[in-house]
Amino acid sequence: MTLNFEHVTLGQRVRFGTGKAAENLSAEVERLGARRIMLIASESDAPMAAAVSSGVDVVLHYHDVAPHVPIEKAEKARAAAIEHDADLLVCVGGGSTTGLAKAVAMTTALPIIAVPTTYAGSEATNVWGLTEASRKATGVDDAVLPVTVIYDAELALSLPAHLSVASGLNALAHCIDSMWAPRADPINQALASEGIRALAAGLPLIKDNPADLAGREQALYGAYLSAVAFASAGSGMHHKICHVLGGAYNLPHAQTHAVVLPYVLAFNAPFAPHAERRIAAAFGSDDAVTGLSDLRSALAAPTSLKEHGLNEADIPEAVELILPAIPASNPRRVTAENLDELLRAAYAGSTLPGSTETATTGTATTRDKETSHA
Ligand SMILES: NC(=O)c1ccc[n+]([C@@H]2O[C@H](COP(=O)([O-])OP(=O)(O)OC[C@H]3O[C@@H](n4cnc5c(N)ncnc54)[C@H](O)[C@@H]3O)[C@@H](O)[C@H]2O)c1
Ligand SMILES: O=C(O)CCC(=O)CC(=O)O
Repeated sequence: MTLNFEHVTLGQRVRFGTGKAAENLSAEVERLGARRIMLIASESDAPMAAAVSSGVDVVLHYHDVAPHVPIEKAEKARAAAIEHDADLLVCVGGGSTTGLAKAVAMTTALPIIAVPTTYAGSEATNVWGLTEASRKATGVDDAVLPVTVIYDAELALSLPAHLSVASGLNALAHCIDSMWAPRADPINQALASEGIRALAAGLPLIKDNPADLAGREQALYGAYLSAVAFASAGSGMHHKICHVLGGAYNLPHAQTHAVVLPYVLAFNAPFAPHAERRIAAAFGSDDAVTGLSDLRSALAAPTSLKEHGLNEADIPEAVELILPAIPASNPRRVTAENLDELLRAAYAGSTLPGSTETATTGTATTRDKETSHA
């Protein structure tokens, strides 16, 4: 294989230290010379945010966070930032909270320090998402990339095991989709491979014992790598599917990723042998689908979209919305028919047509005639 690619590395400071979030936040605020902080955290994460920000000056404690960043919430938060003359945004929470900070940064150009408490990875990307009239729009803007990320594995100790698993599989999806996303290259694939290894090591430890700090550290490290890979490689087929489902039908983000991932992997893997080998090697497995399947079994991962609120009657509309968004880089040609089959299988948690076994428990084969590209 010849090496011929263009790669952009985003500039961002990372401070990783277990039990050190408050100390690291104070140091960063001082380094940036900020005096008027807008602290964004959901109502339920507010006590954690208060502890993390105990050493800095906060002019506004802002709690009106909602999944998928509804535009009305974004506009309200933007107005509040201006009204309080904020000079720095600090967000403490999951991807929804980081997403709201990004929405504010988009129009105000305020810097963000992100303190993530899940494994969604939004803190390490220049990707924003906003939902308006039941449609989720995403885009890229360097203004929304947090200047600093403060990682502290202790902050995720309160994240219940089932949410940790779903969120960790959201991160794993960043890694796997990066293998065939529009700007996939050897650098982001290497980051994605190490992300898969770290997540596959950390998540079972968390599942067995949510207080396991070594597992939490591995998962957080993997989540960061996954997000850097995703920001660099762009959104592949998997992310396009999940964004439509999340925005149009208000499905929970991490759980949707967790359910859809094995179906997309089983769909693409036979057409992407190079990516398939890398994913398998990262799992330490004979093949990629089995590697993911074994991990999902160990994690008791969510298996169907119907259990997370999708109506079967919405599938034809979802196919129409997703199909135009599938990137040309996808290794397998996506048609209305095979996408409909994939969504119906993910809806029911059943075997993906074209696979010899269920996507969650076996190796994919296909009888289609497309050739492989990745
Ligand atoms: N822009 C990007 O690059 C990017 C990447 C990934 C995800 N996202 C976005 O992030 C959102 C999803 O993020 P998410 O999966 O983190 O969900 P979330 O932020 O909605 O959090 C899920 C729930 O977990 C709670 N929670 C968070 N941390 C906790 C903790 N440590 N202990 C206990 N409870 C905790 C939250 O309060 C919330 O109720 C979606 O809108 C998604 O589109 C964006
Ligand atoms: O910020 C967004 O809403 C878009 C990016 C995103 O959600 C990544 C993901 O699907 O995990």
